[in-house]
Amino acid sequence: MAIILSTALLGCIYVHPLTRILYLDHYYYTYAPKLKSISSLSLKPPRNSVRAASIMSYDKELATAKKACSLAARLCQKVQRALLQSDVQSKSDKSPVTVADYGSQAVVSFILEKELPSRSFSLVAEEDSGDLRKEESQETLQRITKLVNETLASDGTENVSLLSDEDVLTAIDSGKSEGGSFGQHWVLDPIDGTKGFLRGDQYAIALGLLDEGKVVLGVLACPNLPLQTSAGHVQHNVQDKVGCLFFAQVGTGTYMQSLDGSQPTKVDVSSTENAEDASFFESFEAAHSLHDLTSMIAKKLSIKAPPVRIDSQAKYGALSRGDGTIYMRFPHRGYREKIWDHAAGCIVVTEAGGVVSDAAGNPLDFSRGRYLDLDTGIIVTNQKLMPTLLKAVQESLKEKASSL
Ligand SMILES: Nc1ncnc2c1ncn2[C@@H]1O[C@H](COP(=O)(O)OS(=O)(=O)O)[C@@H](OP(=O)(O)O)[C@H]1O
Ligand SMILES: [Mg+2]
Repeated sequence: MAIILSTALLGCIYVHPLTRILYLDHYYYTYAPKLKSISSLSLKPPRNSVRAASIMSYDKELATAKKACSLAARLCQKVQRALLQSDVQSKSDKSPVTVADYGSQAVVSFILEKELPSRSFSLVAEEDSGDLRKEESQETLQRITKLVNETLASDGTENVSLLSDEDVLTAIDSGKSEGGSFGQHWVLDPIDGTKGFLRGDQYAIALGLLDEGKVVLGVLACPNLPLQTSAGHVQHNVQDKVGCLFFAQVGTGTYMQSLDGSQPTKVDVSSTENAEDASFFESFEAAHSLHDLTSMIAKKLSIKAPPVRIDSQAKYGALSRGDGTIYMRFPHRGYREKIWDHAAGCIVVTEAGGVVSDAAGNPLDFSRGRYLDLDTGIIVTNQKLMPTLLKAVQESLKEKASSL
């Protein structure tokens, strides 16, 4: 018995996180019944592998994800600064976002693969190198490679030889995975909120990790989001400073620090229980979410505050620290949500005590591949307010359908 117990516990402590989930399930269901008589141990079996995942540690993966997103944010900031300083004519040019998008994906992909060696590295990401491999893109590719090398060198801890154009293309193409319900998959949006990026507004670098179809960690780098929160989570004087890094690991809460590396602070969603006292976030772009429908729902809930419209998953970050209470997103008919637009944001909010669901009240399912395939829209709020919000959403959707 002693051998069984010590072998099982050692297995829990030392093996790879994914193996640990399987091992824990195997351990609890195989050995725990035999240990019942040892009352002092009081080991309770997890109900399912999600519970098992909640006692896993993804510390190394999280530290690497934070580093990758911070460096990618540095690359994006550099490009955005140059864009904003350029003349009006070049501001209508979309190439800066192209360069930053590919550059960000190459940096994150390269760091994850280099620092977390695994036989089955899998990355589901927004970009692929198809267009960049064309003859007319050679100059753009060289700009991207230069930026990627400068960014990796700026970290100081990186002891890497310069990447070639081909290395950069290969790193970008690592993001072609289809994801799914088995094994681990990184999920990346290298620049979420491309329109916000071009306007000089909000955007995010969003990175999540799926393990057996569940999001187990998430990092959101929001280079233009003010550090000062309306809920007062940051005590020291941050006044006009911008640049937030949110991060969450399953079962351990959500934290925020400045992108330049301040001490992390634990954050929590708003505790507002009365809908009329709530404020709500929605997409900046009317083409991305039905503003007339959210206005109808807000009216039904007697929400007095006007909508707060910001781009990208920065909305999830802002909600996780209580800047607002509700986030609603209703894309136009036919739009298919991608997993990289929600994976990191979803865990950042849920670990801060919030709930994310589709318009039918179902949790988002990240296990089906690159798309979410959900019902109608996405709603987010705290646990107390969710039933009221869901009721108002469903009534409004019915009224809207019957008026067509
Ligand atoms: N037609 C349509 N409908 C709904 N959503 C769409 C649509 N087109 C794009 N997208 C996705 O929206 C992502 C931008 O996030 P948001 O919609 O939250 O922000 S905002 O509209 O920029 O304010 C945006 O992310 P990025 O492409 O990474 O910028 C898209 O994935
Ligand atoms: Mg996106």
